[in-house]
Amino acid sequence: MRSELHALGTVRIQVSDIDAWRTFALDVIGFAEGTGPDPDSLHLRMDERPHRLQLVPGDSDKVLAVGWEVRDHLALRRVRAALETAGAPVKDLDEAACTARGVEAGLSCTDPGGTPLEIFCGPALDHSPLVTPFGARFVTEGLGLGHVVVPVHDSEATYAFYTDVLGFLPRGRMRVPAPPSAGGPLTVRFLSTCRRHHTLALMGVPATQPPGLVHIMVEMATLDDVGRTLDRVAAHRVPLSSTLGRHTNDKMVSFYVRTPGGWDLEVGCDGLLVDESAYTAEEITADSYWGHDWSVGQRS
Ligand SMILES: Cc1ccc(O)c(O)c1CC[C@@H]1C(=O)CC[C@]2(C)C(=O)CC[C@@H]12
Ligand SMILES: [Fe+2]
Repeated sequence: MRSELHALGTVRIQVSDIDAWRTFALDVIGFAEGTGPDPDSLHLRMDERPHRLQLVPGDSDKVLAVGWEVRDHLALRRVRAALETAGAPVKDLDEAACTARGVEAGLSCTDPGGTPLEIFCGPALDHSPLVTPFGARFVTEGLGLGHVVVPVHDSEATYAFYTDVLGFLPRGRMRVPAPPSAGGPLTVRFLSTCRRHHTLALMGVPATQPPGLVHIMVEMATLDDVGRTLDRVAAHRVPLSSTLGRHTNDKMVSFYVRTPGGWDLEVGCDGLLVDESAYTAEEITADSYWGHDWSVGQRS
């Protein structure tokens, strides 16, 4: 079983410091430079897509679109109907917008927390060999680019939107008694669209925090890929938000690094492939088996 949405397809983000992003993404993390229709944007390639991440230069740092992929135009039509039944405003991507995104068809809408979404089908592929700067390989096949964590104020409404309307599968939760960043208790809900344990997490935050991005996770093929990336992060003195550790729910070994946009990039490997026929939603009571020291982020 999977939801109508298959995976996190693309993320488009406005960034205020595109030069810092170029160094961070290409020289430190080791994405391949990809292609796209906007010559001013930085496109990051991870697989047979022309790009998975598009960084658009602008005057502030904000998410422009979280892109979810459906199987085909028939699935897109069903998702569109579900959104309309729920009373969510939906806009079809016109031909120019589809061409710009390199997709066959798509729509845009906004989740109840204010995060802009695009749902699309039929991405055009780039069959040229993928050459990443340090030889790292990314795990995306059937699982999408990774996961995204967004802050939510009204977590019940947003959770209902993703589960009831878009058909995301709940993949458990965690209650954080006293997070390092926020003042009070918060709940993180994990959701997915495929065998990746979570492709989305909703993090309840105080209402003072504007919509934004907590982190994006990308998965590399091996622990050596992750370890070498961690070495480059240290060599470039890029601040870590959390040390290496293994999560209790998706079993991923990862670290978190501060991007030039102010949010974190989680780089991991060894993520669990959920067997949906045996899975039941659970509450984790610790974020990690070992590691993931978030106090490292407070120090720099
Ligand atoms: C707990 C967990 C499981 C799998 C993940 O991919 C993952 O990112 C997390 C951590 C989520 C969350 C976070 O990103 C911000 C800081 C948080 C709230 C913590 O302080 C512990 C859990 C952290
Ligand atoms: Fe994560």
